[in-house]
Amino acid sequence: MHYIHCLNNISKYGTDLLPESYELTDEFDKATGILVRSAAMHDMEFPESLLAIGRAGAGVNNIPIDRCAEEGIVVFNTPGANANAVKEIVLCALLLGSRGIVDGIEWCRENADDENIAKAAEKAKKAFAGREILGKKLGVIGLGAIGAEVANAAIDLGMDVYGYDPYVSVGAAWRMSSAAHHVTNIDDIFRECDYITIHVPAMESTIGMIDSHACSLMKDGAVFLNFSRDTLVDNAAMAEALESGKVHAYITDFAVPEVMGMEGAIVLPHLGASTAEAEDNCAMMAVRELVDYIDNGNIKNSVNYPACDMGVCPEGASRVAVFHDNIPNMVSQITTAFGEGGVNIDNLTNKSKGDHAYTLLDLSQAAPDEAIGKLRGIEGIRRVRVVK
Ligand SMILES: NC(=O)c1ccc[n+]([C@@H]2O[C@H](COP(=O)([O-])OP(=O)(O)OC[C@H]3O[C@@H](n4cnc5c(N)ncnc54)[C@H](O)[C@@H]3O)[C@@H](O)[C@H]2O)c1
Ligand SMILES: O=C(O)[C@H](O)COP(=O)(O)O
Repeated sequence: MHYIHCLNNISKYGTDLLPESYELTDEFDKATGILVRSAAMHDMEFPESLLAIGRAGAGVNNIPIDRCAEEGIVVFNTPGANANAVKEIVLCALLLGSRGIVDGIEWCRENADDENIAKAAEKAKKAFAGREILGKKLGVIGLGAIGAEVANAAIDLGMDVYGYDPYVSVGAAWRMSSAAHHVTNIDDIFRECDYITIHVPAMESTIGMIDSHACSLMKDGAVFLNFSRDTLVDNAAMAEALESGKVHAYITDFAVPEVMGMEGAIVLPHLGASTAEAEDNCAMMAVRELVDYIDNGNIKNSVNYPACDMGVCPEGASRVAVFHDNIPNMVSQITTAFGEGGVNIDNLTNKSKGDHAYTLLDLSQAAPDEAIGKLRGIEGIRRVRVVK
């Protein structure tokens, strides 16, 4: 039996896909797999039983992915599964940043008891007038699953779109409309665009990238949208830019104390991926990834180990997964351990991602304990798992 522990609310559409040999458990310490959304995992110690973590969503900054790699724990996310939900809310945010919608709604609420509200509204509305997005310049920083969809939708709405992403994947580039302008210097996005939206992961190289320098380059009255992570924006710099009028509106999906009092900030409670459809999609993808890994050792959409697919392990054979450092002489030591035990290797895949590597082997017979013990003693091998 494999035990799956959910650290957050995970859609039943996902957990219903767990095969009969799986059980949901409340006990963290006996988990084979963990399903998580935004729960903070950096301070957690993981039980030895834990093989994999499935992040039902995109961002993995809540998970210690390097420590997991060192412990041979595969971390998956669900690329693109919530991209449409975020695209839709970003379109909404573009309009919230353009028209006095939030203040207008507030005015109506405040005047709800006024019997003459209809007449008063006609007088009041000029305070909430705005501008249209048609023909305006939108800068998209990060052209992955979400950024590419936002860019395409904004083009469809008549915006002039500028995209910046030095590491854009071939797949995302293919999905982008050819009407988007390719920008190679991020400062050009800050200088030229009326609206800027950021869609990059929070990591060492991106945290604080919207700083006072970036704000100083922005056009007067720019609108900045952050549906990625709060830490990408230097709050003090943004507060100053809002106060001076440099930035007209800061629309953020992250309700942290520093933005709550900011004049000109529109704050949402992390709603980007919170649609039923996105939650179902993410949960289903995360469960499928987890089950294929636990049952077959196959890896798809991992953020800390390479992709590897050897299909279902053939009848009569056995399958062994070896997690090791990406250094010379590992594959030969692994094959020698089996060869010396008189075990034939039917199939082998070796893949690497950064400092970490993964070797998956199909053997003609059950893996002998002696060979497995030998492997566990080799320097640079992090984990050996007899899958079947
Ligand atoms: N508000 C929400 O509910 C919500 C929902 C989903 C995702 N997110 C956030 O949005 C982020 C992006 O999601 P995604 O699905 O598009 O991820 P993705 O991995 O498909 O795309 C991220 C893109 O950022 C690019 N990138 C990385 N560093 C960059 C840099 N310095 N400058 C420009 N581009 C850079 C990458 O090349 C990649 O194309 C997630 O990491 C997550 O933090 C938030
Ligand atoms: O990175 C993501 O996918 C989003 O921020 C969604 O987070 P959530 O699953 O906690 O809503």
